[in-house]
Amino acid sequence: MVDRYDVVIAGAGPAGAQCARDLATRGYDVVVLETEPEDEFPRQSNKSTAGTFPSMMSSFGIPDDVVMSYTDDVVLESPNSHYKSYQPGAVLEFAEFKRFLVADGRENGAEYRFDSRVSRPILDEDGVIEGVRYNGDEEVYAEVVVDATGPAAPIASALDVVDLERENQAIGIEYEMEGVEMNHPEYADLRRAMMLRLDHDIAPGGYSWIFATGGDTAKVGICYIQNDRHREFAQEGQTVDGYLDAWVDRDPRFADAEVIDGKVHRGSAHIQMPDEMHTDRFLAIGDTVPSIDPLWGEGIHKGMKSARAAAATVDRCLTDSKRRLDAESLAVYERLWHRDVAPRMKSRLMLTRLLYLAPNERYDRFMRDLRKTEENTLEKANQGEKGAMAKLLHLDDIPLLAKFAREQLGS
Ligand SMILES: Cc1cc2nc3c(=O)[nH]c(=O)nc-3n(C[C@H](O)[C@H](O)[C@H](O)COP(=O)(O)OP(=O)(O)OC[C@H]3O[C@@H](n4cnc5c(N)ncnc54)[C@H](O)[C@@H]3O)c2cc1C
Repeated sequence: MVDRYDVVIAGAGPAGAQCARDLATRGYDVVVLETEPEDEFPRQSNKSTAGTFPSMMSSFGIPDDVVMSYTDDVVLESPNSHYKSYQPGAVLEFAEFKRFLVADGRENGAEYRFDSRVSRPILDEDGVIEGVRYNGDEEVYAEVVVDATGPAAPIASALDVVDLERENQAIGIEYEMEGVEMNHPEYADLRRAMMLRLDHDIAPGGYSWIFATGGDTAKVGICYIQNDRHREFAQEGQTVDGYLDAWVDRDPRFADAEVIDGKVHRGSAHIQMPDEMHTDRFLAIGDTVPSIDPLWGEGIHKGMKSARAAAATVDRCLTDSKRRLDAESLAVYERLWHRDVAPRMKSRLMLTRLLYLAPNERYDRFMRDLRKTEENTLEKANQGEKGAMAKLLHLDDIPLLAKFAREQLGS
């Protein structure tokens, strides 16, 4: 008997599991294939700091039980300064969050197969996808296939839908720590904050972070892209783990802190302009399409939104009497993506590249400027609003802009 569903989803991350929730709620037969075994899930994929905002929690009905701590502020740090902005948020226990999405999807009728590593598409005689192969020679067929495997992207790559470039891969590592001095006299009060630090001595060409998880505990991490920017500021031979250890060794906030046993998370994502994200009977969602916020790495909400856009697209196509699932009919997904998931992606990427190009001294001035502008200037700039971006630039940034322009022309 042929194993057949309306939709098969590869990957039970936030995007895949949310897509399954949405489709199952609408009554579709959906199966999710996840490479990791269920009893340890998530293991390697337990990678995220999982800082998020109330809009994500309420839009997707995420319960309080998966929240480690609620925060009031977002703090930006530079080598010698900082800027605090009131922006309530939540730091999730990522593993519990993932398990909640799976359990809730199942309650609504989604089927899960763990220990199922998807390897490649099954194509019909016209070269159109009609299913996937997993664990060697096992097969499952569906009307629509969704790749939600994050940066692995085996189906999207085989179909030439996405091209995730190595030079755009951001790598991150994080410790969960206890004994952290969250209100150190020389720094901002981080007891109810998510803090991101721009400092090339700590994270060359990237950023580092401390997210409060309650009391004296925090998630402490660092991330950067291994590109020219990183190499310009990097120390010979230093690894991402080495950079994190060096920061923990010298920042006084960690003087009495220790890594909580077994609580080390690592992962990667691509910071690049998305190209295509669908073809006949196929959609790519979450980090399989580079949708992560280029500036601060917020990928969960974007992944969940792309999942919802994909589910709405499939629903629309399958509700239509002709049930057309060709690339043209599924193109509505890309329109929804550019409108709702990551609008103005190009400007936002530009801001990110410009920011990581700036030297440490410019970061200190950036904090002073932010204090002088209206509260939401950074938020608007991060949404790609050119007016807000202009407010954060100065005449003496011209050499920086020229360097940026040369890099763009050269790339
Ligand atoms: C260090 C770090 C910190 C981060 N911090 C934040 C943060 O604070 N806030 C935020 O919003 N975002 C953060 N992100 C980003 C966020 O975690 C991602 O954007 C999000 O997890 C993407 O979800 P996804 O479902 O697209 O992919 P993933 O989370 O990558 O999930 C993919 C799933 O597919 C499975 N899989 C992979 N290959 C296969 C295969 N061949 N077959 C079957 N299954 C497969 C994996 O096991 C996994 O379960 C962070 C990322 C990293 C690496």
